[in-house]
Amino acid sequence: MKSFFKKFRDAQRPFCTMIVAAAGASSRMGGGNKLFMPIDGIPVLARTLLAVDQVSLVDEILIAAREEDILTISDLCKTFGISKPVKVVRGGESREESVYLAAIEADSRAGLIAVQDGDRPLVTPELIAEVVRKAAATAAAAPAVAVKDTIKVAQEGVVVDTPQRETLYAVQTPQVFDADLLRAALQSALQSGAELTDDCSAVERMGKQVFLTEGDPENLKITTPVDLTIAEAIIQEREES
Ligand SMILES: Nc1ccn([C@@H]2O[C@H](COP(=O)(O)OP(=O)(O)OP(=O)(O)O)[C@@H](O)[C@H]2O)c(=O)n1
Ligand SMILES: C[C@](O)(CO)[C@H](O)COP(=O)(O)O
Repeated sequence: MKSFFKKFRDAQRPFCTMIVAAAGASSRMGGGNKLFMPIDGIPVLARTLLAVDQVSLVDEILIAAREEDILTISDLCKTFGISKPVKVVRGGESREESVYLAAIEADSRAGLIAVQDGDRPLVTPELIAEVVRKAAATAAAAPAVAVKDTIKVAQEGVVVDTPQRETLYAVQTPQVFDADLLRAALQSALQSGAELTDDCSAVERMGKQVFLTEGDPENLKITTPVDLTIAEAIIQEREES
């Protein structure tokens, strides 16, 4: 197989497919699909898509959705004027499976596949572009922020370890990879039954290095109701500045 580095050196710029994972159950949010909940009048998923749409390094968008949301999401793309080619595909039972099912639908020209959580609506086009550039040079990259709290490992409510904080980062999305590497990594993870919480973990399992770029503390994931309140405050502050 051609090395990642050679493949990217040969191409002027790799074709980049952005997968937006949007097939979750919103169980921790409660009260319906969080991706359609408005923040300052604009649905969470629309905000994420509008940010992705502004990145010139991204060539197409594939949205992994629950079967029952496919039409609604297609309409949402039209309503908010998403200008890049978009396909909405059926997601899976797990995030890992949703991303894999979308990854195998990527355009055959895709040299890079980026994976963005649909529920990270405050991601900026600049942050996305930086991760895509880093992955084009390295084959695997993700944004991360150093953790501020001291993190404990615990079992049944009892602390068993305190990792050195200087080594700990909270990883965000988009996570961007060589397309063949990501598909092989996810296929292997799914076949082995490994339950992973991000795509980097699948690539790490393959013994590959993942390079971190500077994340953004504002690139938060909308998981529980309080996150909507925080996101609304950040957006209002962005609009005022
Ligand atoms: N089977 C799944 C599960 C999750 N996701 C997506 O992956 C992102 C991150 O997942 P998470 O924040 O956990 O969202 P949910 O799975 O919807 O939330 P919960 O775990 O509370 O049910 C979300 O945009 C979600 O829609 C997905 O595409 N397919
Ligand atoms: C991919 C991720 O956003 C990185 O922080 C996170 O792991 C997703 O976790 P979730 O449980 O699917 O929300």
